[in-house]
Amino acid sequence: MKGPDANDVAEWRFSGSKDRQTTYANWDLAPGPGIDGVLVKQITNVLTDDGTLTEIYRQDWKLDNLPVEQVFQKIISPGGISAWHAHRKATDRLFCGYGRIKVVLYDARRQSPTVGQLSVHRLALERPALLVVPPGVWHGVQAVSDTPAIVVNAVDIAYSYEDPDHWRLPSDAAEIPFRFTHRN
Ligand SMILES: Cc1cn([C@H]2C[C@H](O)[C@@H](COP(=O)(O)OP(=O)(O)O[C@H]3O[C@H](C)C(=O)[C@H](O)[C@H]3O)O2)c(=O)[nH]c1=O
Repeated sequence: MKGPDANDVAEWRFSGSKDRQTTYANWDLAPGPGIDGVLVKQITNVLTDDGTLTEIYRQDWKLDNLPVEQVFQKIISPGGISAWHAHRKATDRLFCGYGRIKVVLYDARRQSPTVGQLSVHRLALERPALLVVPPGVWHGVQAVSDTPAIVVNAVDIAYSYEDPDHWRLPSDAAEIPFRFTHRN
């Protein structure tokens, strides 16, 4: 008969949480619990003699059937937190052109099959990707690089100066079960 196995988690005084699969063998990201309507398009850059070329958005990727009415960039200082934001009508398409960002999403849409779901995405210069965030999904962005991070947003509805489609909550809002870690 076998005695107690010290490597058996049942024998541990506490076991913590076990990692889920996060990548496949080809390093594609294994999607975690997703939010309905949120899409991630991994992009491969093209090496050139003088650097790299990276596409950001193409309609023929068929991520959505929406137009691109405006493209703007936001520069976030190292450790800076831009949270929380939501739009009633506009879809954000977020891309990190420089540095590294953590994007946290929270589904607060009452009718959504994933209401209450939280998801965390990492976008970076080293690993280009486009993140599509539908209206009604709260999003917060933190620059987690030691450099400023450039966030490019290709939106389907251009920003209205007179009547911004922009709702906000403070970054420590009780309504959203996520706390960004502040860096000094
Ligand atoms: C979007 C936009 C804004 N503005 C003005 C309005 C404000 O006076 C200032 C900053 O804009 P906003 O307050 O919208 O910036 P953030 O709060 O950093 O939010 C932006 O960056 C985060 C990460 C998001 O996810 C938002 O969708 C995006 O709007 O620029 C303009 O003049 N034109 C524009 O197109």
